[in-house]
Order: sequence, then structure tokens, then C-alpha cells
Amino acid sequence: MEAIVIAHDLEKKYRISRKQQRLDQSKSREKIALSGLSFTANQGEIYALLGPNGAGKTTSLRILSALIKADRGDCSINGSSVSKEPEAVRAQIGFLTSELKLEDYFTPNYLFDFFSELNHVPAKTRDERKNKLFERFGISRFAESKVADLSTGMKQKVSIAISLVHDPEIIIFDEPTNGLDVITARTVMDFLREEKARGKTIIISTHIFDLVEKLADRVGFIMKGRLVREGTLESLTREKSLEEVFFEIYLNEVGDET
Ligand SMILES: Nc1ncnc2c1ncn2[C@@H]1O[C@H](COP(=O)(O)OP(=O)(O)OP(=O)(O)O)[C@@H](O)[C@H]1O
Repeated sequence: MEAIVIAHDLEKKYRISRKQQRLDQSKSREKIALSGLSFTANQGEIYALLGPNGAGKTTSLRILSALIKADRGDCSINGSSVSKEPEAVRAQIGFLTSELKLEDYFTPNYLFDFFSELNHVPAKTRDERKNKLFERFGISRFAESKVADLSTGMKQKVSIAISLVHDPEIIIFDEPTNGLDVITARTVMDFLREEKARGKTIIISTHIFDLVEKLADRVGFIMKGRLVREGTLESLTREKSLEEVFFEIYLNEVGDET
């Protein structure tokens, strides 16, 4: 199996406000989000980063996607270094989040064309892709409606479609089903399975066991900014449920602090 996404020894600190410092009862003005995170995803698999709130999932996916910079460490995406070749990385990945905010005034059709142009997608390819994605996500009927008039689920599906204008080899999806109703969540999960079947590599972050059990080939447990265990879903859950494995690791790594 070929390693296509390699995160190596990532460190990231955020500077926090004095107010936040007091709330955290911390002596430091910095918050450590990642402290030496490493993991590897293989070509054509769905890899899940599973961890509790504040573990560092979003931070690591944003670094992988060249949206923010790590303080230390680096990632290799299909042979390109995130720190040295961020443009090459961006061309190969689609970063998806259900929290992406779309401008209310524009239509799905306009947004898809706009982002296609930004990504240098030729018009013919753009139209083929748009038809396919709009059909797949039930957007076609709303293609000329303003974003402001769309339902929350439809907005999320539009944001997924426009993150895929360049048909990226690697899909990075932060909390894929957060805030989605069951029907939209199902559409998204089916879509990710189809993309995997097309040979794409998919990395998701989540705290939802059920999602990991339904979707993932391999799982990395992330706690306090570090990877604490990694393995195939099958090997991890041979004797215990994923939830049991998670809490065993959690008690070991974090203790019973809440
Ligand atoms: N912009 C920021 N400024 C200050 N601290 C931040 C910032 N972003 C994240 N953090 C802190 O860094 C740590 C890791 O956050 P991150 O969002 O990466 O975790 P997460 O695993 O995605 O959490 P969640 O599941 O709650 O979204 C947390 O303690 C968080 O409070």
C-alpha cells in the first residue's frame, strides 16, 4: 500500500487572549493544539482521525490542506511538501467542512463557475463536473436560486460541490456529518464511498464512532494533539467495540479530567 498523505511531527500553538488565559486558568499566553502529531494515510483508503473536542483534529486537517502553517514538522501530500509547495498541495486536495460559509447573494451555478475558474478548470470539464455533482447532490433544481434562499442542508451540499470543482485526488473532510440531517448525512457518506471506489484517498475527522464504523478503513486516535494509536478498523475492533477501545485509550492518555 502506498502512503500518499504523511503528517510528520506536527506542532502548533495558538496565541490566546488574556481573557481566554484567565478562563483557562493558564500561566501561558499560548495554547498547544498539536504536539508532535504524525500519521499516514494510504492511497485509496478512508482514514479517520478520531478524537474528543479540542484534540487538534481541525488544526491538523487545516495544516494538511495548506490553510494554516505548522510551527514545526511537515506534511507530504502525494510527494509535495505542504510547507514548501503549498500551491501543488492545494491543487491535489479538496478541503471540505460543513461550516463553510457561502456568500448569500450568489447562486450555486455562479459559485461553481467562479471556483472552477480560480482552479483553472476548462469550461467543458467544468460543465460536465457541475452537471454530475449537481445531479448527485440534488442541487440542479436550485442552481439559479440565491444561497440565502437555500435550506441549511442544501447550502452544505453546495459547499461540498464547489470544494470539488477540481476533482481532487485527496479529499479532506472536517467533521463530514456535523449539523447535517440524516438524509443529507447519508448522501455525503454514500458519496465518500463512491469517491473511494474511484480510487480517491479520503481523510475525515470526527468524534462520532458510528461514522467511523460505517466508513473508515483505518483509524488514528488523536488526543491532546498527539496520535495515540493507529490501525485498521478491523484490527482495532476485533475484540472490543470502537467505543470501548476509545475510552480505554482516553482513560490512559487523558485520565478522568473533563
Ligand atoms: N484560533 C485559535 N486560537 C486559539 N486557540 C485555538 C484556535 N483554534 C483552536 N484552538 C485550540 O486548539 C486546540 C485544538 O483545537 P482544534 O479545533 O484543532 O480541535 P478539534 O479536535 O478539531 O476540536 P473540536 O472537535 O472541538 O472541533 C483546542 O484547545 C482549541 O481550543
